[in-house]
Amino acid sequence: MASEARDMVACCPGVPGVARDVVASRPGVALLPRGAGEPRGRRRCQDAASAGAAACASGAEGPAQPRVLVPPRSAGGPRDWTLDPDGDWYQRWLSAAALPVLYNWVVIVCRCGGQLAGLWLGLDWASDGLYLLDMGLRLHTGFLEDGVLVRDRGRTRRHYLRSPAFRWDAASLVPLALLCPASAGPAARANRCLRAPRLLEALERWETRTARPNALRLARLMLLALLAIHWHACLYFALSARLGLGTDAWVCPNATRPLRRYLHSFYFSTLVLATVGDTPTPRRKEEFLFATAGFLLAVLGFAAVTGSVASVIANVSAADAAFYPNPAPVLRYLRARGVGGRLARRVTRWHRHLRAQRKPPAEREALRHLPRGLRAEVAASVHLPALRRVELFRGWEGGVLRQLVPRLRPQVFGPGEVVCRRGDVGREMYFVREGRLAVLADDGVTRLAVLGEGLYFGEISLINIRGNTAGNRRTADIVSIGYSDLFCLTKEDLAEVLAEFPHARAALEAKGRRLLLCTGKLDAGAEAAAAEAERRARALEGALGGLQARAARLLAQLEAGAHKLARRVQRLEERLRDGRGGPPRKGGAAAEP
Ligand SMILES: Nc1nc2c(ncn2[C@@H]2O[C@@H]3COP(=O)(O)O[C@H]3[C@H]2O)c(=O)[nH]1
Repeated sequence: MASEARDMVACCPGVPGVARDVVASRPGVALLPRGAGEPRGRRRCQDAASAGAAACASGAEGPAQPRVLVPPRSAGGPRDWTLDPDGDWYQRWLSAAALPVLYNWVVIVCRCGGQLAGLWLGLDWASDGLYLLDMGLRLHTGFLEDGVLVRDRGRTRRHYLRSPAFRWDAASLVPLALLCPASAGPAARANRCLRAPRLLEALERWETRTARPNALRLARLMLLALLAIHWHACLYFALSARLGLGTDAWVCPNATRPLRRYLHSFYFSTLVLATVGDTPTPRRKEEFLFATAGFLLAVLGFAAVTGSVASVIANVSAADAAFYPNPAPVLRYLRARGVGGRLARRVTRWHRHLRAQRKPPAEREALRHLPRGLRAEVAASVHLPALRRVELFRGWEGGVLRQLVPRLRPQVFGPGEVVCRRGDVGREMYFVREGRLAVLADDGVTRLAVLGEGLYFGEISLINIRGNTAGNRRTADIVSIGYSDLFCLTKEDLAEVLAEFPHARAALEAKGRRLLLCTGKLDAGAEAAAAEAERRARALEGALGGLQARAARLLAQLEAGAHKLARRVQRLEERLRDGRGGPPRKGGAAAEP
């Protein structure tokens, strides 16, 4: 495996980086780490020399040597270890890295009300440690280049160090309290909030990975709203402390317990930011300014929150609509046309059945964004078990059925709906996935048969059965007894499938002939005449083939004779010219055949 992979690298001399990463992604292939600041050319030469076969080392002539030789690392040496940014471990780490960011965003503003000590200092140190660890791991996080995951440690390190993210991360860890001893309170650690993009990245990734993105979106919205209220509460408390706790009705009361003070501030801020507005009237200038700013912010925030919640709700409905059609337009149309009552109820019931039984009719629509191969795989994994139960397909290979699945269209018929009407031109056939259907005799009442799961119908009018008096028209009415879940296959798709699988055609024909015979729709005379006509046509075809071959042979002989004659005439003309204008050519007559 390793030698195979190295051969691949040797074949890609023009793309060393890519080739190297391709090899790195193969199991069992170890790579020498490329020195971070080392020039590329020199490194390549070293690689080649260590392989002991490079032309640049030996100076030997011969076939062109590959420009990049990547020897396997000696057993027991250190291995490249990088995080895959799409992998589970990266996601786990990102979740852990988001916690100190959230901690800082919550706690920093609390320092407005005075310095925190004890346990808080320990938590500060822990959060700084996690910040550092996060930077260390980002040095070892792979990245995509031309669609290929780069795992080379030197390159991942350079990639991070040169990215703007590194500058922000480094800025967020600057010890402001040490550099500027005058900074106190929240200012001493304000730069820790610069890691916010990491928290947002974690939230976004959770959203793409969860099966309930809308619930997560709502949770994120709630988190941001709570954070905003918390900040407002802390600022309100800081202002109250500055103006004097409990000095008027607007400021925070001078409660003895800190929790009580915080709860009052939080309640006050919730009233302001939720635009409830039932707060005491401000008395002082600072109070007026703070309250006005709060109300203005609340108006903006409220609009943003309402908009986001509306979009989440719209998304939930849109996600449902992607699978299930909306009955409202049909019902409105029926009402506008003055048709309602029974028909409208049937339409409503049909839509309700689809949702209740989780049978999305717009399956193709939902899958249309996927590439063809993946779409076929998804459809196969959903429908293959049902398809295997169809008697016609029993014994067919999985691969063949997989090819068939994308051609099948699921359809659901309600009770009493006519699936095939006698006398109509047949355009598709059906396979019963679930439900029961009645085959009605010519009187439209008598049931000839009841079709259930795994059976098929509607094939007689599609395949040309000799002696079928109905031709390409339906031979019977087929009515759905309850709700029937069917697979539909068009005439063209059926023709393609039957061209590839003649034994399936034989099975369909045999069953169709039997049914036609039972129902008296097979004209024996016409069948014999058709067979005779077919035999004659085949004989004529054979004779025509023979005639064509003979004609081609004669044509070839004719062409050869004409060519010979033309050459002879040309020679005679040349001899005539030579006899007039100069001495006769030596041996000219003797050479004439
Ligand atoms: N089981 C059964 N099926 C029938 C009978 N008559 C017609 N059909 C099916 O009903 C279908 C009606 O449309 P087609 O004529 O295309 O094909 C027909 C057959 O598949 C019958 O007597 N028994």
